Amino acid sequence: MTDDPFDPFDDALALVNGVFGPPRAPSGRGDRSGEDVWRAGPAARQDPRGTGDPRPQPPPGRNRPGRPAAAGATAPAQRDTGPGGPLPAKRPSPGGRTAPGRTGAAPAADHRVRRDPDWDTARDLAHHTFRPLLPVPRTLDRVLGHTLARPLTALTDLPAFDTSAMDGWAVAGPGPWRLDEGDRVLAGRPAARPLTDGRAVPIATGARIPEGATAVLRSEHGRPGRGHLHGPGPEPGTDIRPRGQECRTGAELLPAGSVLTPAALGLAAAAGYDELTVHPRPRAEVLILGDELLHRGLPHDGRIRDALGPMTGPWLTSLGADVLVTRRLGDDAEALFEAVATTRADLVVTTGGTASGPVDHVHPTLHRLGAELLVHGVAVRPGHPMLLARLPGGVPLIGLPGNPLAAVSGLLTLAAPLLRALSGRPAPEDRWARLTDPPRPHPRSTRLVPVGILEDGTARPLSYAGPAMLRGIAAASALAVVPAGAEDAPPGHVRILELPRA
Ligand SMILES: Nc1nc2c(c(=O)[nH]1)N[C@H]1C(S)=C(S)[C@@H](COP(=O)(O)OP(=O)(O)OC[C@H]3O[C@@H](n4cnc5c(N)ncnc54)[C@H](O)[C@@H]3O)O[C@H]1N2
Ligand code: MOO
Repeated sequence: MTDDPFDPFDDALALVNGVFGPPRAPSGRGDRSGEDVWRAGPAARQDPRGTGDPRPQPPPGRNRPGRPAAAGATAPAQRDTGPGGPLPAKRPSPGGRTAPGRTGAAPAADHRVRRDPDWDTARDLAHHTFRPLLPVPRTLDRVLGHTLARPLTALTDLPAFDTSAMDGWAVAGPGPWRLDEGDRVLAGRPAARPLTDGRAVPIATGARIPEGATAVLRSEHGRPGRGHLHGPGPEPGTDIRPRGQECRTGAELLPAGSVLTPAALGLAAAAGYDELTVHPRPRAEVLILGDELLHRGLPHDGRIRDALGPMTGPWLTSLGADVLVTRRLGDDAEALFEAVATTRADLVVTTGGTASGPVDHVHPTLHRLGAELLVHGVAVRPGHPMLLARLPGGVPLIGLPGNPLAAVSGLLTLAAPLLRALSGRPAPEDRWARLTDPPRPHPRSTRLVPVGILEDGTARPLSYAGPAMLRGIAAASALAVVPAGAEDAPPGHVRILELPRA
């Protein structure tokens, strides 16, 4: 990594759109849709209705979560909260087990913990081990940033009828035309009387073309007077948007897995939808660990400012999560245990405490909870001690290392693919760039290096990229993925991970 503070490339930073290859699936910022799915507290783990299903039953008035569905599947959808009252009170279970959630882990063929898998394997595990959150139907005003669980197919032809593209006159045949001034056709009105050859009628943009009309003459091209309209005869079809020009009923407009952007909401409305079936944005809880952390003012007496609290939530938001809360727990093992055991999030993210120091409580807490450790360290620098676990009940937990750039590495290595999985989105496509100045590869680990993207599309490694630093990444537009390898084979073209923007 270029830790050299005199690195001449440090300030030469430019971003060019499109340097990362073909455009990505659209991304959107999320709304806060609130608590939409009932989650049981651990105390509700019995089978009060005698259904034989050990999963908790919802209180009266709430619909019960179904089983997790495979990506794109059309499992029975959950309803949003009805008038069912507040969520069950949050309390730790005697056994410290987390409640089953609206997410679930796919039946893993291999339950062994992966110790230090290579970087691609770790990302793959994060994407493939967990299933999407259950699809829910939601009205259009509540789905921004959520993911389509089913393809968006047109419920109507678009346009639904032949439409005037301009203000002017609908004309039938060549001019001049007899003008029926009284019969003007406005948008949103029922069909006008049919036009016979040689006649014209005033028409507005968006209005239905009368039967018999052959073209629209724009208002600036026609001269009306004495009951007649004069002007150049437009080619047949001019300024008419024919029915079905954009799509026919049943055409697929967006595939399942698309993130609902503002434009997608508009398209869905135009295509006739009142509500959509979506994988909701996963709800995340962030737990910041470390007694040394200050939350205001200057560092003093060996204490430092918490850099991960302000960063992790927004980063998760930009990766597609709804962050319920960021909690600062110090190095209190009991507080960590209780927070994890009682979480109501779909994903728990901790920062710090992943290593084996005297107050590194993440691993012991997972052990005490009976969590399944899926990834224990990743062969990546920085970020090596990151971890991924499945809590009892199926909720995933990501442990980010405390060194700030190492935490960023964990966000992009584990949280990004995992959030895509929970949202029913495919793994991200690879993007590539050429490095101006290839950093030395690590012999056994992938290196993630903050880079600026120059105008010609090349990527330039930035300074101040040590594991404990944020200066480089804050100025970067991407992280370059430098594969492990021998020093005599410096990477030229490398994969690039785009960083979220504000
Ligand atoms: N004996 C070993 N020690 C360490 C190893 C190792 O392999 N063997 N790995 C090192 C690496 S690599 C990393 S990364 C860190 C990870 O440690 P933890 O996840 O346990 O994190 P902490 O010990 O709590 O903190 C590490 C470092 O980061 C600072 N920190 C923590 N949280 C924040 C925050 N919210 N904002 C700013 N800075 C934070 C903390 O003060 C420490 O300086 O372990 C190495 N050790
Ligand atoms: O891998 Mo640690 O994450 O370098 O500081």
